[in-house]
Parts: sequence; C-alpha cells; structure tokens
Amino acid sequence: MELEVRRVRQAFLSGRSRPLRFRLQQLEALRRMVQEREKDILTAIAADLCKSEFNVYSQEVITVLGEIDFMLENLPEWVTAKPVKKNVLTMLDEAYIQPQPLGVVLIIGAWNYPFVLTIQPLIGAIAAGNAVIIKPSELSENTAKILAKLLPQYLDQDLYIVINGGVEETTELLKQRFDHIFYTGNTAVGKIVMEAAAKHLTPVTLELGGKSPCYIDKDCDLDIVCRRITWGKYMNCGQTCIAPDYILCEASLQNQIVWKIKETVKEFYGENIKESPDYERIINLRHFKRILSLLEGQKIAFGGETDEATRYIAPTVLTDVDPKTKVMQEEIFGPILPIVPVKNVDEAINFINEREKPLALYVFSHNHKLIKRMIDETSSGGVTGNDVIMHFTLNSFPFGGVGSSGMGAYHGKHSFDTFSHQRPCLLKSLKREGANKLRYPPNSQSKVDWGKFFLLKRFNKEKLGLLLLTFLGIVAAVLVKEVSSVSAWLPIVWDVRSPCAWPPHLGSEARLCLAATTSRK
Ligand SMILES: NC(=O)C1=CN([C@@H]2O[C@H](COP(=O)(O)OP(=O)(O)OC[C@H]3O[C@@H](n4cnc5c(N)ncnc54)[C@H](O)[C@@H]3O)[C@@H](O)[C@H]2O)C=CC1
Ligand SMILES: CCCCCCCCCCCCCC(=O)O
Repeated sequence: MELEVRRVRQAFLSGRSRPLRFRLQQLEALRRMVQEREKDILTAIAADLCKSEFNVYSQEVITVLGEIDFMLENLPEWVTAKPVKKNVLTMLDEAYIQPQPLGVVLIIGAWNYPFVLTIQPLIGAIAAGNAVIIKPSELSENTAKILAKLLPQYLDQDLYIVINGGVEETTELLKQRFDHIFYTGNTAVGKIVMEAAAKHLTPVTLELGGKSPCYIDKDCDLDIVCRRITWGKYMNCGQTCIAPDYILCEASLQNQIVWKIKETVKEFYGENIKESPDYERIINLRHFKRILSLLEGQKIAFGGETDEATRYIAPTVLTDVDPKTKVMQEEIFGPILPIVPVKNVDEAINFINEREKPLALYVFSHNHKLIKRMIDETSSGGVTGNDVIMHFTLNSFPFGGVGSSGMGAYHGKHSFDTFSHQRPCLLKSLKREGANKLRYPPNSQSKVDWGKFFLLKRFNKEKLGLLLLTFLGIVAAVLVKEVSSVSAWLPIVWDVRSPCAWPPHLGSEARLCLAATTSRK
C-alpha cells in the first residue's frame, strides 16, 4: 500500500498532471473508455445491483458523460488565475487567485451507484490536476473489478490507480498520507475516515447519508406527488442516498397517499413486481436482514413481501408510524416508506429540526410561500420542491450534506473547487517603499487613524476634505502639465524624502502616507 501511494505521489511530483492540455486529454480518454467499453460497464453494474442496463445507463452513465462534457467545456476558464479586488495598500500590485491541485487524492466509493459515485469525483480530481487513488466499494465487486481493469487502459497508469479490497485494505490505505480524502458511504465509517485523516491533517469530503424527509401539503396534486415520490423511493430498490426516507403529512391525507402510491407501483412495475426489469434487489444479505428488522411491529399498508434467496423486498408503505420506532431512528436505505402523520407544517418543521440534518429535503405544495418557508426554517444538504432526487442531476449545484449528512460538496465547478487549493497570489514591486511607511514601526495614533481611513473606510470629515484637496491638487497638476507641456515627470506628490510642510496640521508620517497614495509610478 505504502509503495503504491509513493508511486502515485512520485507521478504527481513529476508535474505532468498539471498542464491544462494533459487534464483535458485524460478526461477525453475517460470519456472514450465509457463509450468504447459501455457494454462491459453496464454488464458489471447490472450484475451488482440486479439492474436493467437501461436503468444503469440513465442513472449512472448519463451523469458521468454529462460531467465529463461539462468539465471539458469549462475547465480552460476555471484553471485561469482570477484577479481580485484590491485595497488601497495593494492598489498598484498584482493580486489574483490561482487554483492549484492539492496533490494525491484518495476516493473511496460506495456500492449503491458504484460507477457514478466513484467516477464523478475522479473527474473533478483529474480536472483539478491531482493524482488519484480510487478505492471502489467491495460490495459492488463486479464494478470494482471492471474499474481496476479498464481505467489503466485509458488513463495514465501512475497518476490514477485503482486499489481494490475490503475493510482491511481500506484501513491500511487510510494510514497513508493523502492531500485530500473523498469518501462516500455511511456516517459511522465517515467518522473512521475523518479520524484517520486527522492524523495527517488531511482535509476530507464526506458524502454521507441520513433520513431525507418528504413533506406533503394538503394543497397539491396528490397524483403527481405520489408518482414522483414512488419513482425516487423505489428506484434502485430504495438504495439511494437522497431517496425520500419518510413522508410527513396531515393524517387526513394518509389513505389517499397509500392508495396512489400503490397504484403507481402497479403502473411502474406491473402486477408481478419480481418480474419487472425496473425493480432491483438488496445488495447483500446483511442489508436485507437489516431492512426486514425495520418492519417489526409496523402497520404495513401495502407491500412487505420478501424473498431471502433473491434478496427481494417489495415496495412497502407503513402508516401511522411512531417516530420512536426503529424505522424512524436510522436511514432506511431500502424500499420501505413510513408515513408519519403531523398536524400541520409547523409540526413538520419542528419534526425535521429536532433530528439530524438530512442529506435532502422534499416539500410538495402548490403554495410557493409554504415551500419557501420550509426552506428558510430547516436545514439539509439539498432541497427539491415538488419533486425528488432531481437536484442531483444539476451540475451547477454543489452536491453534499450538512451536519451529520456530510461535509463538502462536488459536481461540476464544485468538484473542481473541492480538489483545488485556491491560492492567493500577491505580487508586489520592490519600489514605492513610501507607501509601506504606514505599517512599519514605530506606530502612532496618526498611522492608526490613516489605517482606519484607508482600510476600514471610516471617513471623518477632516480626512475626507484632505483627500478631496489632494485629488484637486492632482487634477490641477495634470492640467498644468498639459498646458505647459512640461517635459517628463511632474512632481505632483510631496516628495517622500523631504516632506513639505502641507497639510500643516498633519504629522509627517501622515503626510508620507498621503504622498504615497497619491503618487504616480
Ligand atoms: N452522500 C452521498 O452522495 C451518498 C451517500 N451514501 C450513503 O452511504 C451509505 C451506504 O453505503 P455503505 O453501505 O456505507 O457503503 P459501503 O459498505 O460500500 O462503504 C463505503 C466505502 O467505505 C469502505 N469501508 C467500509 N467499512 C469501512 C471501515 N470500517 N473502515 C474503512 N473503510 C470502510 C468500503 O470499503 C467502501 O469503499 C448510506 O448511508 C448512504 O446514504 C451512499 C451514496 C451516496
Ligand atoms: C433520463 C433520466 C434521468 C434520471 C436521472 C436520475 C439520476 C439518479 C441518480 C441518482 C444517484 C444518486 C446517488 C445517491 O444519491 O446515492
């Protein structure tokens, strides 16, 4: 492990990951990999999640291709240094922010969307000029294998490497020193990752989970609402980090919601859900058993059928769920949808705020003000009003959690920023030393006053008047110069080395300062 990390670091130190041309070329190679080896990729993911290739394509491949295109289009602009606003003391200097790669990045992927959750951060890390070690989830083993096989065929083999393995290997990997760790997965392991990172003071991005609520207001079109929720909840068999975890609504809506979701399930997956190519299976037996345990003691409005041999759990809705029961204590990450009745939107807001901050929040209503209120009075990684999941697809949004649902964000420019150091660069001249007198010892009240005047813009009438006078002086001097065509250099400044006696009531350091700030090069 140590040797591999060292090899990647050596490759980074060679500097070849940095030029824009190289980054673009690697991103293009990645796109070629996805296009040329599409069949292999689809087959692997489909096998891991019992998913149709159509669904793999629309849920994972489209996002990856879209992200690469977006990067290729925008990277030339993002990598350029950006000039910044300056203050009086740096007015004549060069000041800009130069994004720079962080170095060697570790990306630890999750199994539920094993391709996009690994490759999308990789795209950002390459775009920002880093070297990358990719650790796919061992639970989606077919995807892990295909990534280890394909990536070296298309990308630089020393800068971007795949290390496969389970907890043992990841633990070993986490002992190494990285310049950034990007982890996607559950919150408990997120803490392990952060603890390991702390040993080297390595910054982390943690894309974690949580319970994402759905509030349904009375004032809405329930047919549409239930169709959208059904899609987002049962997609990938509920194994989506931003899936609606539970519904909050007034008790009077409960039966209609159950009925409409049931009808939509039939519309989406047919009478025999097990036969539907669009309905996936639970990733492994451990998760299957965990999800089943959440059903204990619950009122199942529909669904609840299971088959251990194929790890099938039917789309299920629970009603009148007690918030103290287990299903409301942990992220479900499966096809079970509890409905928790609340009196009104106030109670819904309190309910959400009393719990950990979710990764996503969904609110459905015709009433725009209610949606805005929900947004203003709660906190979550992201929000979608009148739909679910879709904020994930917009690469102009930062995607990430807040509080226990994670820290940091990615997608599009946000990925580029996550994997870059925004380096402030101030380039001064060794000339104009007069301008610096204000900050050099010995300090005095007068210097402090001028500091306040210039930097804090705490204008007092006297100083403002002085500045005006100075300005008029400059204008006058320029006019005189124009008129008399006096050659070369017209000293419109008070000479720093022999300060004149005006303005008479100022100390000499204040005059120096004035001189400096009004002097021409
Ligand atoms: N915020 C987001 O974008 C996403 C968050 N998630 C969250 O991830 C969770 C599901 O994924 P998991 O079952 O955690 O995936 P997982 O079991 O695949 O674990 C994720 C990664 O952590 C590593 N890992 C596991 N145990 C470890 C340990 N003890 N020490 C070090 N590394 C370890 C694994 O090797 C794997 O690469 C859910 O909570 C879900 O909400 C999932 C997808 C996206
Ligand atoms: C053409 C249809 C576009 C549909 C887009 C659906 C995208 C779903 C991706 C969900 C990935 C989320 C990852 C996660 O939250 O676990």
